[in-house]
Amino acid sequence: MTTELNPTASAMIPAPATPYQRDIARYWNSEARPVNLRLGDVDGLYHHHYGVGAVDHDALGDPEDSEYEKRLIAELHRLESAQTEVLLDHLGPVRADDTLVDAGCGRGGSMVMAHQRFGCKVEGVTLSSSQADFGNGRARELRIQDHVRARVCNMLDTPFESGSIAASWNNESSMYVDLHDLLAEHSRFLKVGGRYVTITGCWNPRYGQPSKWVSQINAHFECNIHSRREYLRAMADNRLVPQAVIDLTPDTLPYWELRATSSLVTGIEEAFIKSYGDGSFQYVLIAADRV
Ligand SMILES: C[S@@+](CC[C@H](N)C(=O)[O-])C[C@H]1O[C@@H](n2cnc3c(N)ncnc32)[C@H](O)[C@@H]1O
Ligand SMILES: CC(C)=CCC/C(C)=C/COP(=O)(O)OP(=O)(O)O
Ligand SMILES: [Mg+2]
Repeated sequence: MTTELNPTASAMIPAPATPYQRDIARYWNSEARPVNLRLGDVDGLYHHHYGVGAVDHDALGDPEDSEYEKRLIAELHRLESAQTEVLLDHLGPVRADDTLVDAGCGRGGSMVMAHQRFGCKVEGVTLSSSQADFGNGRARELRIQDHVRARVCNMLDTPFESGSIAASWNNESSMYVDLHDLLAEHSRFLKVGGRYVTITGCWNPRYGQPSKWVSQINAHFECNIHSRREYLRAMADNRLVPQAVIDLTPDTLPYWELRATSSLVTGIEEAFIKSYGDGSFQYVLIAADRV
């Protein structure tokens, strides 16, 4: 018999801490873009992040073929799941009796993958009750609700005990919060020796200031993209020592170029392709140890 961690996870919804957080909760509560739902329908892993890796042109086959669009969707989804695999590769050794935290967990695709890889518990927080319900529904369908739970909770103020968490991450969710506040909270609940990983888009200090494309991405998603320097400073200020800083920009471009040819375009593809191309924006993974 399995014991669900909390069957009414989103039944008692805390008030958003700020009007901005209320906007973000509303945004994700009403989000239902086909580019996310149709990709998730491929195998039941629902992501709200982008993809990495080379496109498998053999798998795509002939664009004139009637099944081509279906294969294109499967290929975009494969690249998005590959992105999660890269994040999980950087969590370090995780034991089945560890608990991990997914900060800004979306519909929970990364949480399911983490549990399937490590056998551990995964606690997710999101501002959106629809996302938490969706993620908990998927966990129940997969009969892993005793290990995977999403809650409506501000990632800057979580219920996790200090020093209790083996590893935690932000997968494309750190552009909604102040980085010093965010990394102070991860630093608080991580064990000494624990691992923090983020995959994020950040503006490049070498460009000078956020480019017009970066401003367009901010406006599109109502977020506030940080610079690469801000991540490293906020880590240094919060006992998080970077072990790897990987520029994933060349690895994510094939995803964007393929997505731009699909029927599921949302209009933001050009901003990503242009900003990655002119060097004003970078897709990075940073893994840091809590010391
Ligand atoms: C782009 S989605 C990423 C979802 C997920 N990490 C993934 O890879 O599929 C951004 C997520 O950040 C969450 N978020 C933004 N601000 C938050 C906050 N202050 N506390 C908790 N979650 C937050 C949103 O609710 C949403 O789930
Ligand atoms: C790298 C950056 C700047 C990310 C911003 C956060 C974000 C909205 C990620 C993707 O979500 P999604 O999967 O819901 O977006 P889309 O609908 O475009 O696929
Ligand atoms: Mg998406």
